Amino acid sequence: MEKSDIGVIGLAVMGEGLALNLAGKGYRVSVYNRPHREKDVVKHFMQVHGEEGRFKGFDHLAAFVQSLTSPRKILMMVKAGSPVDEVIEQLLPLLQPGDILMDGGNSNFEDTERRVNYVESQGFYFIGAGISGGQEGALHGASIMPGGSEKAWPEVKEILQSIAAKAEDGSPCCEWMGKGGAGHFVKMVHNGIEYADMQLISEAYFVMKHMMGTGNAGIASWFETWNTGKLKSYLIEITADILRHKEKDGHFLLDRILDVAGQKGTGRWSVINAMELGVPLNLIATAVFQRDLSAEKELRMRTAAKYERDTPVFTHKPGVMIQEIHDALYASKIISYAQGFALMQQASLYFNWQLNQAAIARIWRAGCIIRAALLNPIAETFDHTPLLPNLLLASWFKAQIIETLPTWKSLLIKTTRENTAVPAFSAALNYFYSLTTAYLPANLIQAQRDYFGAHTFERTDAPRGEFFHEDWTGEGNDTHAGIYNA
Ligand SMILES: NC(=O)C1=CN([C@@H]2O[C@H](COP(=O)(O)OP(=O)(O)OC[C@H]3O[C@@H](n4cnc5c(N)ncnc54)[C@H](OP(=O)(O)O)[C@@H]3O)[C@@H](O)[C@H]2O)C=CC1
Ligand SMILES: O=C(CO)[C@H](O)[C@H](O)COP(=O)(O)O
Repeated sequence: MEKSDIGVIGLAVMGEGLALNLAGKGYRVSVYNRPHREKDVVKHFMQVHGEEGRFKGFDHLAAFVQSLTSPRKILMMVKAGSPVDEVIEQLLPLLQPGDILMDGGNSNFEDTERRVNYVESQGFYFIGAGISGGQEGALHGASIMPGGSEKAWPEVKEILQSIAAKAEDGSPCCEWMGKGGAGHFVKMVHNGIEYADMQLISEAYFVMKHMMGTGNAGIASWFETWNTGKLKSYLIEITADILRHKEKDGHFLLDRILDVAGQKGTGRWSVINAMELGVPLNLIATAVFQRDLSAEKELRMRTAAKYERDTPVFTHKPGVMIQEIHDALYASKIISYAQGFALMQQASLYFNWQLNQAAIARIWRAGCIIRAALLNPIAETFDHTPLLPNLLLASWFKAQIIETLPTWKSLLIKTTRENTAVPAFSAALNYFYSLTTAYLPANLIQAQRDYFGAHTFERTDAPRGEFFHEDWTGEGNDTHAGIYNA
């Protein structure tokens, strides 16, 4: 029997799309899904798609593994978390030395680090490949961020790059990220930026709706216009579509969707890891917290009733206000990317991954959810200065921020005056002001820490690294707490 080039496990949205994409590129593909009493997923896949490529369907794992050419290449597209470990355990006894397991789900990079070590210790290879692009990307070309067992990369490079999206210059949106959990860390940060982008776009929509009284179709037109300029991106494009979408009875679906945002963890992990690594990620954190806050629907209803505010008067005309919203969105988007790339820079140093920031920006230019025109100047910036600690240090980004600052500020003045919550626009502006402030009020924090806990401080008139303690009340002594930062 002719063997398959690759096997795909898990035939939900992503696995199905990727299997079809692989077959469309001419690969022979074996597919497997765990058997069910209630539905035969594999049989259904073969009935619907069996003729679309050279597929073999299995609901028996050993037969699936035996159907693959050596070294076996198996792409797991199962629910992130314990299912990945379960599938690995089921596969290990069936493998031969040198076989390659790939996890294309949204796994936590720490799990991937552990799985790489474990699977390698058993004589096999493990690749944790973050994949972005949703259903459409899986089917027509995704952005793929592989990392883990580097020795296996040459074996799978051609296959993964063939199913990746192609950027405008024709290059595949799939490059090797680094060892261990590097690929899944990069995907996690991608999703963190995705959360921020989505929150920022939602705030733009909210301001137009509540301060200008613009209807869905009108807002859609603005987004459509913006999608031809600096803000060009997939998320802006689909937002225009979403805003126009009507149900059969002629009502806009968006107006009937409950304002409670879900989340599957990657945004939260970005913030947790930023905190662990000491990287300020306040805009992305705000986007995560806003999803949490949205989920407190009952509480919001109760407090809204308690703190009633004036109804908006819709006095703002599009001219000035639209430019302000556009600029706030654009400048905040720059901050979002600045924070995401700063996090990856720090993680790369800490985990010794040697992440290539320019390559990351390039593979995010197509296929993924955060694909945007802005990724071109980001790639160019990191090509020029690979270890730049923050995008805001680059002249091109400085010019963008300086140009938009007056209108960005002006929007925040208006939203504050008119009781409209735009926490992400505001977090971005405060990050910008803080990062560009040479002297922050942290001197007072240090004084307070030393006052109540003898935690010591550095002085402006002494070299860095020398620590002092003051007897603030005249009743203390020279004893001080340990000098360390967690
Ligand atoms: N949906 C999206 O837009 C994106 C998803 N991802 C990630 O890709 C992965 C797959 O996502 P998606 O296609 O949405 O599907 P889901 O995350 O809903 O995962 C469903 C698949 O996992 C299988 N599965 C669940 N538990 C187990 C288990 N214990 N053992 C074996 N198989 C199991 C299911 O099998 P069964 O049918 O038997 O239940 C099904 O095939 C996830 O990690 C997801 O986070 C990444 C990018 C985008
Ligand atoms: O990875 C993705 C795209 O890149 C997924 O769509 C992601 O799972 C969406 O995240 P969440 O459900 O947390 O909003």
